Amino acid sequence: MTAARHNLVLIGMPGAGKSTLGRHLAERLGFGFTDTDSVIESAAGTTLQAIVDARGHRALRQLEAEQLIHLQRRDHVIATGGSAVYSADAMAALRVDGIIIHLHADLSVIQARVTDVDTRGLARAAGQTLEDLYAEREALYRHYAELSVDVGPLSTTAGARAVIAALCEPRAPRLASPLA
Ligand SMILES: Nc1ncnc2c1ncn2[C@@H]1O[C@H](COP(=O)(O)OP(=O)(O)O)[C@@H](O)[C@H]1O
Ligand SMILES: O=C(O)C1=C[C@@H](OP(=O)(O)O)[C@@H](O)[C@H](O)C1
Ligand SMILES: [Mg+2]
Repeated sequence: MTAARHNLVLIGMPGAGKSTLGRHLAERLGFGFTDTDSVIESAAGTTLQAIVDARGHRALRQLEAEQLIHLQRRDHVIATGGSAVYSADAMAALRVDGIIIHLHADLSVIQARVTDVDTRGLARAAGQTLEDLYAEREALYRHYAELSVDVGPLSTTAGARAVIAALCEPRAPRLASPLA
């Protein structure tokens, strides 16, 4: 049997709500909160967009993977960036003490929310649209997800509640801390 884990790791498309819902979920559970985009920016001393502009999207993905592999947290909600799933090593490291939860939202929801595609620091090849990224990544999110929650139609509060409900399902992976 898999040991109970201490972190909740959110994956999903940009705009799914990993950062917003994640912060809310952490407050509800009395957990710490880590947004790995901030970890990368602190380590690099610059913004994600500046990294992409100066060194390209593959360099950002590489920096992201290095930070995720070495991330040490306990009793945290960890909001990853949408590109975290390009690194199998990073996903394996996050899973050692974290339950991987996919926040799903339909493409139309993502498109409505993500209006800053050119400045957000997306790790995308030149010309790739949100639709292209969605098509490329959905299978990766599904591959790594231990739980997938459709939060697209939900408010942040309702989305956090839906994640907790999914964790309470009998077949869900076990979290070390009580969810009450
Ligand atoms: N449940 C929600 N309902 C409406 N807007 C949301 C919701 N969750 C996030 N947003 C908005 O969508 C945008 C992207 O959210 P964010 O949390 O940064 O997503 P991610 O970290 O997954 O990229 C933000 O402007 C945020 O305010
Ligand atoms: O999907 C992406 O390519 C990225 C999404 C961003 O995070 P959010 O998913 O929090 O927007 C950030 O990690 C980085 O700019 C790359
Ligand atoms: Mg985010």
